[in-house]
Amino acid sequence: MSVTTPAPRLHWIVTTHWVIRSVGFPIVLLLLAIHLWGQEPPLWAWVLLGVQFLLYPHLIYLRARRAGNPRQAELQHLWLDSFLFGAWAAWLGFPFFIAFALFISSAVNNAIFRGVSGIFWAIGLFAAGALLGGTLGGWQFQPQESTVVMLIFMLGLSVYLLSIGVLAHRRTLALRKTRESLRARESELQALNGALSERLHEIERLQVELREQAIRDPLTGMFNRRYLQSTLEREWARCQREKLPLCVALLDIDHFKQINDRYGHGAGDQVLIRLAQLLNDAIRREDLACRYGGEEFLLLLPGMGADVAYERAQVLRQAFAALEIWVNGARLSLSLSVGVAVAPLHASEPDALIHQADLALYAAKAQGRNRVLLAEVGWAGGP
Ligand SMILES: Nc1nc2c(ncn2[C@@H]2O[C@H](COP(=O)(O)OP(=O)(O)OP(=O)(O)O)[C@@H](O)[C@H]2O)c(=O)[nH]1
Repeated sequence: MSVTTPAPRLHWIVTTHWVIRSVGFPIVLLLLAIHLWGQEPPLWAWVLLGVQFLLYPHLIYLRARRAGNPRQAELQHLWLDSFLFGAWAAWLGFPFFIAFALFISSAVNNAIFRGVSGIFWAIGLFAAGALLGGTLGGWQFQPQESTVVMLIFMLGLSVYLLSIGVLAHRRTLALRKTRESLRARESELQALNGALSERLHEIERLQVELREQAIRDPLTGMFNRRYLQSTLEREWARCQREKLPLCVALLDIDHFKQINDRYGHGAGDQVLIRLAQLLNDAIRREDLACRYGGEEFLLLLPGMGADVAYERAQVLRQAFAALEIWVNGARLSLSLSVGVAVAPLHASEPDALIHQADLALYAAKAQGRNRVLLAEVGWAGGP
């Protein structure tokens, strides 16, 4: 597959100069012909004049079109203009107005392109061209020209300079338009940027929300079992490092199924929510309360010894029993059982600690519920 490189964009100045030269040069030729009429110049001079003022504009236009850098090529053409105009001015014997018009038009073009340095280039090249023209054609000085030629040259020069003024004005308008549309695009981009960063914030917020949802129980808003797992490992390592006890209390609502069956699932949910509130209010900043299963909750209590944990669990049990939850005019009778285990007394690894608390909970249920039981050293799975 062949890859075609796009043709370089033709600079507007190339086309503009082509139009100006195509129109202006034949007029200059006509004026020179009037000027030379009667002086009987040699045939080769007419041929050269024809090439310069009729063919040359199109030849250099074609060259600029084909150039890798049309703008650069056009700059060289402006230099060539100055040089050739200098040569013609010298060959003609420096007729005052013609020479002046040839020089100033090429100097203006160079100035537009390159500023002050363009003017100096035009002077230098015009002088070099004049040197060549004078050397080849013989030095002569005939500044006089007919009034008609002078007037027509003045007119032509005025038209030329005025059209440059109009062109400059059009370019200014075009530039202003471009600037305005750029500004409009800029504010469009700014608005887009604003909308984009708003969306980004929204995505970030959703990400945070999703992360929260992944670690929270939707009903009670408590942390879930997944979150417990990572926290337990971390707290276990910390307590071991700092030689602190780590306590786990497993709480299970007694006969919760009956509440659901008797008063409906909504009532059961309400009980779960109230217990969650109770636990959240009771724990310290360093503790973790989470929903461990259906009606089962877990407290992770770093740095808390077995006795204190037992007392805390008793207080919670009583507080839960004292909760006033009314359904259809009847107050629910509530109680819960709690199993408590402490590391390193009851377990030598995180999972075993929960298992020991679970065994204690099971024993509390077996002994009639509504009580707190501490794990016993020597239970299966213990250290
Ligand atoms: N309302 C409600 N009920 C739930 C939820 N999750 C689990 N349960 C119910 O909790 C009940 C647990 O019943 P069981 O495991 O038999 O325990 P229990 O009735 O509390 O009996 P003991 O634990 O032995 O005292 C089941 O009926 C579950 O359907 C929940 O999110 N909302």
